[in-house]
Amino acid sequence: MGSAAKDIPTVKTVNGLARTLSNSLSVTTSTSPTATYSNPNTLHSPSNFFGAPLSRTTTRPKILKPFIAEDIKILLLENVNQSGQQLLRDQGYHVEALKSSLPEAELIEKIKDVHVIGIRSKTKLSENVLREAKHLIVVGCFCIGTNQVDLEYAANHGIAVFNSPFANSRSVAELVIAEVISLARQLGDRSNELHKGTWNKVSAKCWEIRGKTLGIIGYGHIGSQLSVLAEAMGMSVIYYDVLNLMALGTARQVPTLHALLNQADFVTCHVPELPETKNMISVTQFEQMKEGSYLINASRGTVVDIPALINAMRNGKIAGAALDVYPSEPGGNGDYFTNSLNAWAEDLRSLKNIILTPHIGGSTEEAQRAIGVEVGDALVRYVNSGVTLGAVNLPEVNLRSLMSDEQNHARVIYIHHNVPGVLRKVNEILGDHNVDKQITDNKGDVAYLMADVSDVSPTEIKEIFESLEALPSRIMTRVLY
Ligand SMILES: NC(=O)c1ccc[n+]([C@@H]2O[C@H](COP(=O)([O-])OP(=O)(O)OC[C@H]3O[C@@H](n4cnc5c(N)ncnc54)[C@H](O)[C@@H]3O)[C@@H](O)[C@H]2O)c1
Ligand SMILES: O=C(O)CC[C@@H](O)C(=O)O
Repeated sequence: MGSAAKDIPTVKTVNGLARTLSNSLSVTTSTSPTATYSNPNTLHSPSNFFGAPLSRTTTRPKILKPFIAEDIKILLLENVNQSGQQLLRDQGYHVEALKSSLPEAELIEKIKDVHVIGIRSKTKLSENVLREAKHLIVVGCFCIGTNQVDLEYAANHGIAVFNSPFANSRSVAELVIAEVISLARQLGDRSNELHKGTWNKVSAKCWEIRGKTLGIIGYGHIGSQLSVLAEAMGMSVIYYDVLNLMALGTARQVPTLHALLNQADFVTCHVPELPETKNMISVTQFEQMKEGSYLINASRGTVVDIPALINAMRNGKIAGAALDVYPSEPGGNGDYFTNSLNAWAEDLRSLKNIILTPHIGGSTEEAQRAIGVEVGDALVRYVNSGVTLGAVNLPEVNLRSLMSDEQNHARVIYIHHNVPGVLRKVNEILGDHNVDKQITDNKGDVAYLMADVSDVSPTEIKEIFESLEALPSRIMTRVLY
């Protein structure tokens, strides 16, 4: 909280955000802390945030902020890129950014206070953690994967979750191409030997990749991008996916995983972490792979049964492997990757022709910068105007912006259980007002309603908020004005 906040009272807004109001601006309508309202035109007009008053005739999108920006507390973990940090700081939010993830107990302590949390792949936002996040309205996953968040619990508690669905796909695809060549030429081993002073010029079992078959499991953003790159390098591409997907170039979809495994020289996994993909490559699948073939996994650590991989490499069935992801990963840089984390870590490290990387598939300047901007923007849009476009666990809902000349308008957001009769009740509450526009959509059991109401006074805003809050279907109510 900024220093100015020290001398002025803190009250609760209609959105449950702790907020400071200067005595001169607040208009107290009752002694209840939840009943302190002020003229939104005076307090929240853009001129209050940016100094220069806007002309009444300007019709720019109105900035909806029923809170003082610095009262929005944001915790960013795992070294979120500066692009994202800056975007959020530029809004005036209070941003704390840490370089690594936090152990669960520390995370629980920190998450209690924040309205927004930004994470990458390491931070587990389980029900246990989210239960303590009493003020949290939104999670930003500054990555592709969202398996680290209990999406259902979040949705059922009105917490939106955003990610960046493809900003690092190219980076992963390029890493995999590098690994295909490195494994085919045993580059890791030759490099390690020479680092230790040993000259070992070998051509046995070293291959060109031209003419070899790449088998891609999961032909989504990364798999399909990789397909194009691999063909450009002279490889034949086959892929297996649960969906029937259009082949790029001359790639060919095969009907079963088995068909892919027994034709591919290189097998690479690009599926999400799901119950169905857990240990998708295990003892049986290694048996189905070609003699002397290679395995790459840059998806999620649970997809490959690592003890089975160790056996398959020891008995020579698999000639090499590259792993970027593991069932348990260290919390931050400098931490150790040992048996205390994964019981087989030392066995894995002792294998020949295995490339082990610390989950860097998406770790390029380009990808991280783009992710920072994309997820940062989504968070600002959600906090300031309730737009859920791109949310992975709530219906995607958008309304065109309120304009700056619509000063007495408010945006009502009502996240609720998707049960019969809710809209009738909501419209009874909104019915006495002029609802300019309204939209509602649901995703499973959770529905998201947005309505823009015109000519409402601060007292009426309060009444609308309290009436919606009292409905049994309520998950979360926000009123932006
Ligand atoms: N190593 C890294 O740094 C890194 C970076 C980005 C993404 N990832 C991981 O890679 C995964 C894939 O990323 P993406 O962007 O290509 O995802 P995507 O959603 O675009 O594609 C995944 C594909 O897998 C398919 N699929 C799902 N279940 C399947 C199954 N059981 N069998 C076969 N196919 C199945 C889907 O139909 C889809 O086409 C992500 O979920 C993420 O976990 C890792
Ligand atoms: O940057 C990360 O931690 C995760 C990268 C990748 O696994 C993703 O899901 O995008």
